[in-house]
Amino acid sequence: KKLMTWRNHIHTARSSGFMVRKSPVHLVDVWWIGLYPKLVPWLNYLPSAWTSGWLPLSKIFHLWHVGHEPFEQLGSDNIMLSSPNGNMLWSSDPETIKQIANQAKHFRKPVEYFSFFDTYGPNMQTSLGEDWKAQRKIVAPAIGSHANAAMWQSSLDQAERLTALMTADGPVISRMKDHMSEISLHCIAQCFFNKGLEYETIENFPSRELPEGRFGFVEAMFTTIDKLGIIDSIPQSLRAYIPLKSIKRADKAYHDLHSHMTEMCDEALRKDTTDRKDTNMSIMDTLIASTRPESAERNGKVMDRETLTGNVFFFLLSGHGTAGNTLGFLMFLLAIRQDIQADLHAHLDAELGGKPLKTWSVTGEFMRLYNGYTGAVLKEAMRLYNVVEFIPRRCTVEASVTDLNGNHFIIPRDTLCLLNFTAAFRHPNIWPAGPTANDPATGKYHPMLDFDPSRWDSFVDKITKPSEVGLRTYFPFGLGGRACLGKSLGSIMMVGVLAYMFTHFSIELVPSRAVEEEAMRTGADEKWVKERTREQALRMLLDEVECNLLIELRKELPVRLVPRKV
Ligand code: HEM
Repeated sequence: KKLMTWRNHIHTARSSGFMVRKSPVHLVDVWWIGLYPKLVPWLNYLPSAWTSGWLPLSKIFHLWHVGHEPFEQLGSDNIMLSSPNGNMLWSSDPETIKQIANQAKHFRKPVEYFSFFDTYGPNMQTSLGEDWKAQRKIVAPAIGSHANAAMWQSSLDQAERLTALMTADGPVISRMKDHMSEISLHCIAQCFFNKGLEYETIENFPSRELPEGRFGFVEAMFTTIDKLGIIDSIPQSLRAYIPLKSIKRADKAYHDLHSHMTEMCDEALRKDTTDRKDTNMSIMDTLIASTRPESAERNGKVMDRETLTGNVFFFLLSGHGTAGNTLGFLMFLLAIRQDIQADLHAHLDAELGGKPLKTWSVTGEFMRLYNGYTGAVLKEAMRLYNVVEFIPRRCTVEASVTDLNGNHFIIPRDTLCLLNFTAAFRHPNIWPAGPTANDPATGKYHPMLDFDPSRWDSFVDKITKPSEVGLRTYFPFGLGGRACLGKSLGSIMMVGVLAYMFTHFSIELVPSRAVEEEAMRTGADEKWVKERTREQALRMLLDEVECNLLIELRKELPVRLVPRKV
């Protein structure tokens, strides 16, 4: 029966006009997601003709590593994988991606795959139709342009605070990535709740024992995210009875995060926001206002308490995860690429040199930085290390699309469309690799060596002309009706942190103990130590990039923050 169904799927896939490859697995086959890391070494023994059509795109936690390669190898930017459990269209063609994301009527977000985000209540990420529209109508104005100034201020305040704490015991920072996730969480909390949090990663983090009292807010959030799989798959009523440390930890983090968020919401609820001017309201004040009966007149709906908590959780999670991971990559990219860091310093000095921090404004300094070299550094990092590998859409009725070359296709109903950002942003015809993009040691393309913010120079005067292919094919914040709501806030936050940190500090790689010991043993000089350290960092920015919903560099890569003469 399965084979018959598969045959039908193949037949349907072939009617689309896309290149079709048979795949024994479907991307959402749970057994496959769980087992493929163990199965792949065995599958690699099979003749490549049996696996090359489907395997590279079926390893969903390794898509960043292969980038555009699978499409190049198959000779098409759109590939239909036909499996016994349904058809999947993988697209790295920016035009196809855009048309799919923009036709909301024909392609819906398969929110059922994101049910783990519902853990604290329904939210925008997991809602559809009228429900989603009503939430977006309430939330979008709350994080509108009036929140930009608050986010700008938060990012500068937080960068000042964090760098002071980070360098208090000396210049070497061993967990830069964690610090970047935490600073992003603090910025969002300050901007949303008007509330300053305590920095926790500075202390002994993550703690090994379960605390007597509550987890701190940050540890509760990080642990909940880390254990979201356990929280989602084991019912709350059972978790308390399973005597496993990791489950107890997950359960405690879940409850503690809930109590932290409830406290913050309650605090905001207690405040009377009715007589305050809109401009003075925090994002949370506006959201809380939507839970009052009067909101029905304005928004057509009153948001219930569970949906409010669900959205608060999703905002905190999605906002700090994406921006934190991006900032983490940026710190390491700049530590390795001293040439680009020097250009960034020069740009920041020219824009901000001598201006007191409290005069930097979102409409002045932020805009100039974003449209200049600092923005180019950010955009280039988000092109090569785009934290969201792909977004899915389900085709609800047969729909037609035209690719970048003008070819027409029909997407059959029920096809799962997988819009591969990672491949589209490294499409060699649109984003040609620079002359030094290949790793001399392996001869292979290395995204870090291709990191070249100056490629954005050619777009600088065309920012308002979105017809440029380069700009039309770059959408790290998603596109269409469900595009990212935090695009401005996230960009402001990241530029603010970069601006503060790199006007005040330089960042350098720190040799590992192993390298230093080898140098001592062999009598190698400082130049050798530097080169060896750079090589190791280069390896890590390829081999150690992990995907856990978003891509990130989890392994420690120690760096040093050296104060600059401001
Ligand atoms: C580097 C930063 C960020 C990146 C790369 C990013 C990326 C994305 C992408 C690609 C989507 C679309 C998902 C889809 O279509 O299925 C999305 C949606 C969303 N993002 Fe972001 N995001 C970032 C920062 C933020 C921040 C800071 C916030 C909030 C403070 C945020 C809130 C949201 C929300 C609420 C949605 C869902 C919108 C909806 O479904 O209507 N994001 N983001």
